Amino acid sequence: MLSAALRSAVEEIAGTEQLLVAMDFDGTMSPLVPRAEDARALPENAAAFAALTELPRTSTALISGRALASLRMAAQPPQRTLLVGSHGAERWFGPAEPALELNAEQTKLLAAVSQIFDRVAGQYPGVTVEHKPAGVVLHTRQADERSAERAVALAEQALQTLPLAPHRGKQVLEASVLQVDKGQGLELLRERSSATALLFAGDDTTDENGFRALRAGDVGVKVGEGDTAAEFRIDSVAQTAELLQLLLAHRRNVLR
Ligand SMILES: O=P(O)(O)OC[C@H]1O[C@H](O[C@H]2O[C@H](CO)[C@@H](O)[C@H](O)[C@H]2O)[C@H](O)[C@@H](O)[C@@H]1O
Repeated sequence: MLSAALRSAVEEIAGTEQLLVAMDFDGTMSPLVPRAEDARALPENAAAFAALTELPRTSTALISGRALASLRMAAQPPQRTLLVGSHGAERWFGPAEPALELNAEQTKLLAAVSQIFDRVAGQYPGVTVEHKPAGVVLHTRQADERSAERAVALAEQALQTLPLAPHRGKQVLEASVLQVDKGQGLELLRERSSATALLFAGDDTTDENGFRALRAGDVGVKVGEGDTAAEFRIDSVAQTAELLQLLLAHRRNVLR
């Protein structure tokens, strides 16, 4: 059950002139699973999100750490949904959107990080690497606890020689060659959709930049446990459906 305060905030934001519903994917729309390629939104989350996409004066967006191609594959979003991938480094706002391009220095740095992560993953069973256009992710969800800790520590140590700031997420260590975050991604989405208010939900440490970028009248919802700058919280990915369905019902009422 959503808290009374969140229900009331959802009712209020549903009345805004131009609404943006921006959702994180993994851990928010989709349960976390061992292999990133197997993640899918819960059907009830996807259905409520798709129904919001069809409404007038309403935009939907997915804002994810995933590469755009991987986000599209896993989320299979409605055609009109705006997409921000790689934590803000990649975006798709329409067919004219240029693809991300790295300069020579960034390309070299990406190759160096990839080499380090591949080498580390090769030493620990269950540790895998996800390569993205502007970053690399060391996944430890399928490794035992000791191997996971060692692999992350080894990779962090090796990365010290490189000019980047890796961060830990949910059983991942991630390094990007571009300094972008979900706060910047949300600002782009706000501008692009001409939103007068936005609802953003996310579960991971990188979503905190998004919560910090929210303004008066926006609604930020943290999914699950952990410190957060979000004003509201829901327990789990299953409750995301309750949140989106409530927003959908109020928005439909307002638009009648
Ligand atoms: O911003 P998000 O959409 O939440 O993306 C964050 C990372 O999500 C993916 O990793 C997470 O989900 C995987 C599948 O459930 C899980 O195996 C992993 O342990 C999680 O950390 C994705 O693979 C990363 O690239 C994203 O940065």
